[in-house]
Amino acid sequence: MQQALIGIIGGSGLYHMETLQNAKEHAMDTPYGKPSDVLVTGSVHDVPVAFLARHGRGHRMIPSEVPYRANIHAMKQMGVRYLISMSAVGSLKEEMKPLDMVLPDQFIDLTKRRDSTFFGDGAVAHVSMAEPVCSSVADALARAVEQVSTDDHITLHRGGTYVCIEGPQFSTQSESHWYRSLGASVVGMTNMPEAKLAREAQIAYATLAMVTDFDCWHPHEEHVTANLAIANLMKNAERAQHIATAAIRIIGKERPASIAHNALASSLVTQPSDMTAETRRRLNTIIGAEK
Ligand SMILES: CSC[C@H]1O[C@H](OP(=O)(O)O)[C@H](O)[C@@H]1O
Ligand SMILES: Nc1ncnc2[nH]cnc12
Repeated sequence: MQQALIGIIGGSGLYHMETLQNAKEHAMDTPYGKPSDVLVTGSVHDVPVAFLARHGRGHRMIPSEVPYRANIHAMKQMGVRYLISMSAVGSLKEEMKPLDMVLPDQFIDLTKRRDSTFFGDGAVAHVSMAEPVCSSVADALARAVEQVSTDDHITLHRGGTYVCIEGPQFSTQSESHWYRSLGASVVGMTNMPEAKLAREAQIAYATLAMVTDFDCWHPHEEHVTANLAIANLMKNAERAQHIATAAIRIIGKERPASIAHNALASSLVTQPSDMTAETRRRLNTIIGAEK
């Protein structure tokens, strides 16, 4: 049974969803271990939603420790078809200022030690990541920002490239200048492999990125520290809740089609009949191999 249509992954500073009605906690397990924390299901504007704190409530996991596969698998088990990620990011562009919001449409993955696929062990798939973000979910977020912005002006930047680093250390100045030379817009530590795994699970994914700092490239601005990033994020936390709530209403009503929903149709190389029974069992939630 579908328990949630929309998933929300709350990043730094976003450990609860305040507008969730009839909230119920689920301690879940997956073939890839346990998610970062309980999934909290409930409804927002009568739309079934599942919320997960990416770093766990209390922020206990560094980005490399976040169990990305278990998190996406748990969302898939809940029936989630649309996933909104909320993330703190450093700005790599003069015009993207702290407290601004960005809807990235591309990623550069510089992570080094994370499990980034559900496949392997006798099952091969190569999903396309050419367009890693679902434009319909990003569009719903943009409209939600517009609605919330009527009382409280928010500067939103549509499109941009999010560079994902391994962390947990912030970047060196040379690295920060290098990301800028690549044309990237923002830097963070968590959206990869999350976006890749969401695509493999055929879940439409988009990120609302909240700028907290100028990383360390800017000649006149303070270099990022965790305290600076969290202080700026807390200023945006309430807005983020309102935006997520408005986006849920839009997506719940429109239920847009997404290229993500059919991502495996042209990507699965190994036929389920050529997989071992154990691999089929492990992948069942992702590919429906036992149907
Ligand atoms: C506390 S600032 C650094 C931290 O914040 C971002 O996480 P998230 O995307 O979950 O908001 C960044 O990637 C780092 O993990
Ligand atoms: N400058 C930065 N680098 C990486 N992750 C971040 N999250 C917030 N600011 C960041």
